[in-house]
Amino acid sequence: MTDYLLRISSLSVNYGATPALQDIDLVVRQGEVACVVGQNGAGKSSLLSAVAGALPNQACQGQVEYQGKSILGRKAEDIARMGISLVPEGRHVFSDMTVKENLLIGTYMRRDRRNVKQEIETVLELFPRLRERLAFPAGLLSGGEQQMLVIGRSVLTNTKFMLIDEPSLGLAPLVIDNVYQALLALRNERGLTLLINEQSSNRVMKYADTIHVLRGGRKRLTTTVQEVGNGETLKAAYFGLTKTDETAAEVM
Ligand SMILES: Nc1ncnc2c1ncn2[C@@H]1O[C@H](COP(=O)(O)OP(=O)(O)OP(=O)(O)O)[C@@H](O)[C@H]1O
Repeated sequence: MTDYLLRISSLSVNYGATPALQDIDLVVRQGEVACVVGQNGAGKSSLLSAVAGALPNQACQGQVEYQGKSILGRKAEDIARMGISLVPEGRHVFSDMTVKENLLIGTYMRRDRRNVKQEIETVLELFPRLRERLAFPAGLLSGGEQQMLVIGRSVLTNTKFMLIDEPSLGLAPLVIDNVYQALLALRNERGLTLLINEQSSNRVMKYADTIHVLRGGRKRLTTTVQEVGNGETLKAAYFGLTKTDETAAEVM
């Protein structure tokens, strides 16, 4: 019995002739905050999409196991029912619907209808800004508030494992800290496991337990916050600059 919640082995993603990910091995442990960092086009979104079942089957090769069960090739809705939720990049709110209606959408798949009211209350405690704006059209929220809304909606699906694509994108540093504090509270208080994509490796060093670096569709490094030190090895893997990164030469 392992404590791995997710195990990815030899995963490759190809969009027709375009390779996006090659031969990725990666594990995520129950209850950890794991971050995937990399520059534009490194393959971060493709990784989350493959796990969530959001890519065509023919694009993906390899294995993805969640709680010991093979999930690669399953339908996105089946994967969602297993407790995996994807918060895609770009904060997809329903602009003309109110904040409350947006939150309710997150609850539709739940079987435990009795807990919905309490669960919405939990989300509003986590994000007090949303409580103040419950009757507002979601399209009028700030970027940070919209990010809180999509995370809150995802919590309401009864997720156990949240995949979040670039939650910091376009947000001010203080707002980013608020969002991450809420994510850490979700991990600490509800035992959620988080796999988060970010472009900035500096930021994730503050919050992540484990950091995976992608570059050019390949995983270049896995490190922990204890091992990362001054971040030089991480930067080298991210940019592909030193001899210690054995595959750097392939992509430079
Ligand atoms: N639907 C698609 N069709 C063709 N190529 C794609 C598609 N989606 C992504 N790609 C390509 O796959 C590679 C990886 O893209 P991906 O979006 O996974 O990277 P990323 O690290 O998330 O980048 P970003 O930070 O810019 O979102 C890139 O070269 C991209 O152009």
